[in-house]
Amino acid sequence: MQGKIIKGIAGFYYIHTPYMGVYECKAKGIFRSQKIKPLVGDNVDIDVIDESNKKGNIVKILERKNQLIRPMVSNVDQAIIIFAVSSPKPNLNLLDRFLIMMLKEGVNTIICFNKSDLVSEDEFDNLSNIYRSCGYQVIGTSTVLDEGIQAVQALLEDKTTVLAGPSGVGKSSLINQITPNANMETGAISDKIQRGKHTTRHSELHYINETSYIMDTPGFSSLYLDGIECNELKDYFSEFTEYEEGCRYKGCIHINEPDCRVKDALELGEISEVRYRNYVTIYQELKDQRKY
Ligand SMILES: Nc1nc2c(ncn2[C@@H]2O[C@H](COP(=O)(O)OP(=O)(O)OP(=O)(O)O)[C@@H](O)[C@H]2O)c(=O)[nH]1
Ligand SMILES: [Zn+2]
Repeated sequence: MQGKIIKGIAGFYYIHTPYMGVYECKAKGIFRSQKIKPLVGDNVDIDVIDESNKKGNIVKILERKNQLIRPMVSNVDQAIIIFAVSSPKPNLNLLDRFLIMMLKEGVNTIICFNKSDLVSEDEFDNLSNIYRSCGYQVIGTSTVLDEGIQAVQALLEDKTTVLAGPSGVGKSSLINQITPNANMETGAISDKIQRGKHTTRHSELHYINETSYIMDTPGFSSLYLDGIECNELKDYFSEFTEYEEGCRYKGCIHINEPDCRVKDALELGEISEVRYRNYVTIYQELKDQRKY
């Protein structure tokens, strides 16, 4: 039988199998035969040993499509990053860092701006257009007005999705609305309780129907980027691409070079100022990191 690892605790793995429920499995011999440790998100073949008690063995880990480190999970189809349009004011530097990190991992990110009820339509569009114009899908939601919830639900269908965002943006409220029937009793709520203590956090996937899974992640307030060379950072800002061919210098960093088409585009308002500023800040940071 085939299923997906949704949780692993103390040598036991919990495998969700569409329409057959969850099996508690051991992974004896897997490391020896495949030289890898099972990971939440892995699709696996299991042998059912005891159907009435829902126990089995993992016999094979199927090939991984990808593997994230934060959070620890494999086979992620997409990430949804949630920010509030206001209260708290969106930290676009943090948003850009998240987008860069996911681009590096090859995971498509959709931006969800929640609390849309707190700003005018114009304000919402101004914010969204910064990201829409660089090719990102942006959805607006309001858990208060019950808006955009179905759009998010539609995105989750048949996928494994990581949900992330800073604290206070309404991520828990949103999860409760998009997944009223999910197996979330150990999810967002107990995460909240655990956050105060120094408990080990186990990443866990929640199945919201037979073929759709979400992973909630703890609210974060900073994101340290590593493994990216400062000179490569520009490649993570896709809106630069169409201009950089025209820059005088090949490999132009678009900061201090003369005859830089990216800076021209910035002057003309064709490239977002906020994004560009975040680019420069993060560039400096990556450059300084290199010195140590
Ligand atoms: N105006 C408005 N307030 C919202 C909305 N969604 C959530 N809130 C409020 O925002 C606050 C934070 O909501 P939570 O759902 O706890 O946010 P969270 O992102 O899970 O926060 P953490 O638990 O700190 O990670 C609460 O007071 C909610 O009532 C919304 O769409 N509009
Ligand atoms: Zn340039």
